[in-house]
Amino acid sequence: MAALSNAKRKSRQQSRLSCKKVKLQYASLDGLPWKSVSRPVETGLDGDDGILELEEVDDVEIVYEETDGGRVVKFNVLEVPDNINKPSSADGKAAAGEGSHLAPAFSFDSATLLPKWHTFNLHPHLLQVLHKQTFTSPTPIQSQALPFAFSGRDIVGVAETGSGKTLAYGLPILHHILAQPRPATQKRKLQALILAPTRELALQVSDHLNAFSRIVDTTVKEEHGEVNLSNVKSKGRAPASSTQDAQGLPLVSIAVLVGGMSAQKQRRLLDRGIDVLIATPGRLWDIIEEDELLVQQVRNMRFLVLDEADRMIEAGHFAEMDNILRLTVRQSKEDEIEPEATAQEDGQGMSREDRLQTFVFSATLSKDLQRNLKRRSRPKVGRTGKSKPSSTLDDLLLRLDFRDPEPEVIDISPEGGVVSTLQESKIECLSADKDTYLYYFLLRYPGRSLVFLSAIDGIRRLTPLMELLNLKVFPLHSQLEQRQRLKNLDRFKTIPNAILLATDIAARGLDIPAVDHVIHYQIPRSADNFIHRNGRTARAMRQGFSLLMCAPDERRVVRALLSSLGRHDSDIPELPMELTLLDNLKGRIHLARQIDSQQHKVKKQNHERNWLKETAEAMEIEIDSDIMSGPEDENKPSKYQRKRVGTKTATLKAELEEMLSRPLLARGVSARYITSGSRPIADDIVSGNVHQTMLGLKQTDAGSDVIVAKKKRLTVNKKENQEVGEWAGLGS
Ligand SMILES: Nc1ncnc2c1ncn2[C@@H]1O[C@H](COP(=O)(O)OP(=O)(O)OP(=O)(O)O)[C@@H](O)[C@H]1O
Repeated sequence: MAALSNAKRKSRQQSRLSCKKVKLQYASLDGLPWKSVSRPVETGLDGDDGILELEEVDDVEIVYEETDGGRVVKFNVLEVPDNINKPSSADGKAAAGEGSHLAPAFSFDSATLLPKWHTFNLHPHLLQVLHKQTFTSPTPIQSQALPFAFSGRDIVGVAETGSGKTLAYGLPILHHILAQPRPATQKRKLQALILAPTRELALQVSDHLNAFSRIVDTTVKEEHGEVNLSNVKSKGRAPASSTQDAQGLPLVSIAVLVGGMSAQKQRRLLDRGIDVLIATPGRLWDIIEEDELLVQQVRNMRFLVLDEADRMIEAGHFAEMDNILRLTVRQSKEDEIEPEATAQEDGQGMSREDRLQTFVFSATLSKDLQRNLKRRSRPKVGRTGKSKPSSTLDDLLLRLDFRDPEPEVIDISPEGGVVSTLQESKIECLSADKDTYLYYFLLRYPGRSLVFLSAIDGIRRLTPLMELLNLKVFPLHSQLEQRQRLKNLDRFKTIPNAILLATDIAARGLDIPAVDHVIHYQIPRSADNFIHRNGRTARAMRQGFSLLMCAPDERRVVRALLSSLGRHDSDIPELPMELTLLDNLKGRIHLARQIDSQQHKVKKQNHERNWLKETAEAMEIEIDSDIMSGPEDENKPSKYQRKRVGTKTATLKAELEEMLSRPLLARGVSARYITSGSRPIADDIVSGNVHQTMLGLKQTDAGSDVIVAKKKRLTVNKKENQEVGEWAGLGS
């Protein structure tokens, strides 16, 4: 969305117009030098107004010209003398891609402040951001990938979900860009293309890298007092002169191209010149088809990244991906790297510093595919770059034209795909009871929970139900508008104990801080999806919990899924439950369903009435008031019937409210006599360790409960075995 500057700015601008001369004239708004307006971080992608992005334009004069065809509007871009046009740092919201980022040198003493990053000789600016973000040491995938990336190698990286893969490829790219000496006036040239399978993931990668592209406040509080990072001796690898921008402009300009946002605006961003482009293949191909300049830039760029490479195929991007990858393939046979090509030079006589580097990252790439990706297994690409299209991941990835004779494969994914900080568990129940069990879990273990369903219908059914039960639920699926998707995601991120009901569009890559629980309400379609869904929790070495809800008819699929990961279904322990509470919860769910169905009826009736009214208005027909208010037709509800439905709904709602206000009592607990009964709760109340809604249960986390239950079971089994042994002994 575009907007002119605010009123205050306008009046200031007007007073300056007289000092300016016309530089260029445009007949449409599109050609104008629009600049992004940065939005406060706390509004996230959402913004109260639902606006995704804002742009403004300065120093433009609107003129009207009388022509034969009538009055036309034109826009004069004004040239402003230097001393007038300097924005104050307070409103220095210039666009990405605007030059002028030469500024004072700065440095960073990584040996002292970030010793674990020191060996990588990262650009001082990146070190500053790492320090600011308290990323004190690289994650294992970062430690392993960075040296290869810096020595110009192509990389296939496979590491568990949430292990920091974005920076494993992002830091080398940003370092390269920051280290280039660049005149302030030079338009930026595309250096890197990052392809991501979904819009959310693309936007997230952009957020992540953007945090590294802006100047940070260089005065950081240290344990031993304040340290001004600008004044410490440089230990970084790069020339420290080309990076600082006194006006807060991004040092690296990053643009995102995704569907659901204005293509026109995205084109304008590209025209301004960008360093890094993050895109979903569909939208990128739409734009690239009409933009020869972008084609050239993609052909000549320095880095290509496929993030969540395997998901691109699932997301139905095969054709577009194929087309885009063709642009990065060397065209002539002579250009093919022969195995004996030296390590320092490729077939085009390009040094490692200039040629395309390719990074393929995912949490799930089969071992076979990793092996095949090595140079020798790849088919030669012909002069036309065309070969018979296929539709498998292997085929697509095998078309990548790695310049490296043997790309480095780094696979540090855990056995069976289970992250060490993840505690898994399962509930076996009938499909019809899943709502009750889910409700139990959400009440028993409040936290940020991501519930995966396989179909949108299920989400549409569950959302109002959970809302009626006073839970903070938000849906996320492909049939929601992009703006709504981002809004819901943002609410999920910011509201404590929020619940996201999502399809697998949320399964990959999304880095939502502190997701406590992932719940597989329905079984994932593939083992990879299972790993990626689980990967939304237990990220960056935090603890996480996953719950698999398995109906009898799903057991076979679960077994097959786990066995493809080299696991057994008995590996996943059952969640211990206070079964006596379930009846009460069932009652609540039953009532909520009744209310929902009544509300649905009313909505449907209103919809029909409105439809009738609107159609009649459109046809300029008057409808008889009898038709609008009463029924001769028995299918149409009368005013009386509607009222009756309304009253019934209100009664049911009151009943539910009353039910929700009553505490849930675990077996043996008396709310009246807290010191008696088989489960006195007085001590827990005094110690403050009492569950808020389920009296008699302690406030614990799901992971600890599963571990305790597992230990108990082991002890019981041991005892039973002993008894059997003794019994056998007596018998013999
Ligand atoms: N060196 C580090 N130290 C601490 N936290 C880090 C470090 N590197 C990255 N992170 C944080 O870890 C989280 C996960 O990173 P990232 O999204 O890159 O993981 P990923 O491996 O791409 O996960 P997925 O496979 O699910 O996409 C992010 O919040 C990121 O900010």
